[in-house]
Amino acid sequence: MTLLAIQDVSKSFSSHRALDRVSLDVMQGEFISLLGPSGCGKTTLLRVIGGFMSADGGRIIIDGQDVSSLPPERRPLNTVFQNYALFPHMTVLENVSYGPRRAGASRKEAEVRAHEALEMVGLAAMAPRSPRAMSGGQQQRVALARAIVNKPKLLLLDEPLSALDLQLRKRMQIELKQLQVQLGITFIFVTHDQDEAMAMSDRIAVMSAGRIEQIDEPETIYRRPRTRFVADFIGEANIVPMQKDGHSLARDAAFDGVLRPENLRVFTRAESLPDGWLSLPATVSASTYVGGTSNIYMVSGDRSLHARSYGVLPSDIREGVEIIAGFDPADIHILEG
Ligand SMILES: Nc1ncnc2c1ncn2[C@@H]1O[C@H](COP(=O)(O)OP(=O)(O)OP(=O)(O)O)[C@@H](O)[C@H]1O
Repeated sequence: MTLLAIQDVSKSFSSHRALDRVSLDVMQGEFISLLGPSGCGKTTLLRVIGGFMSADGGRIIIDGQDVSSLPPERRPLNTVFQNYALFPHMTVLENVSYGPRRAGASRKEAEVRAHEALEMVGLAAMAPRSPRAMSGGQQQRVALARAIVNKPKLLLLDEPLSALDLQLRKRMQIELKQLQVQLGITFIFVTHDQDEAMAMSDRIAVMSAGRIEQIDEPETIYRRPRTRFVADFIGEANIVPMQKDGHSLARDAAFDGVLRPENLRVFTRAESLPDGWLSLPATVSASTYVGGTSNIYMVSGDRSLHARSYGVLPSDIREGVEIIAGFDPADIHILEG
């Protein structure tokens, strides 16, 4: 069932088009990430969904109701911002029970619900504390508890983990995903971090210049990127000139084929390739060993290639050596544009 329908939404700031006719249907219980480089319109789209900013055109429908002209507090959603925005003079419990109180719950009822929400984020024991005496990760959990306490149908999250250090961030990614599954709340999660989007999302909407370039499951985004932009933005891509059938190399770059570094293998000139594989002569320009994986960077004509493999590099693969870069055409994906 569709919970959120974004229909043809546009937004300009003077002559700059921040959102260009964006449409997107989000299912009940889905975890969708809006992913893209700085300035592509992620936050603007989130603000329009949340009602913090009005669109120039288009509609936002939540649960069948057109909410386009409703203020944020009348939309069945909540938002978690990057900077937590907790009330510093209130205790953790007061911060979390504030929402239910405002929605009309009695003090007792609000506190019971706040306790439940704190329990879910693993902070029940910290209820009497001041948020000022908490770490960044704990404060972010309080912000989450505050956002889920009223059981919104939809939660909007604007880079909620970006202020945390890498280790904590990775842990919170797992916790947040588990919480989302447990609560069954639909999440729209803004990030510019592709690993984060890949690790957490049911589907990723890759944005560029105010448009959604592709919306798909993480694996499809990685294995079958639709455009060159998506191929380059998610992971690393070798672009190989292919015939349209995807089975043979083209002389002139007829079609761009994407080949991920883990699917490109390096052979010495004396070695033979497996049956059906395609090959490009190349010269090694650099190689690195980074704890468990090795990278080989090569030049083939005017093209750079990158192969990644597990383990250490054979000693005869070093800068200046002429090799054969080989791949199975089944691993190639032809781009649309
Ligand atoms: N209030 C505003 N006034 C003028 N221009 C704005 C305003 N808000 C956003 N923009 C512009 O609209 C474009 C999209 O901005 P937006 O904040 O949505 O990008 P973003 O993808 O969230 O980027 P970031 O990852 O840096 O937050 C940018 O070019 C930005 O400069």
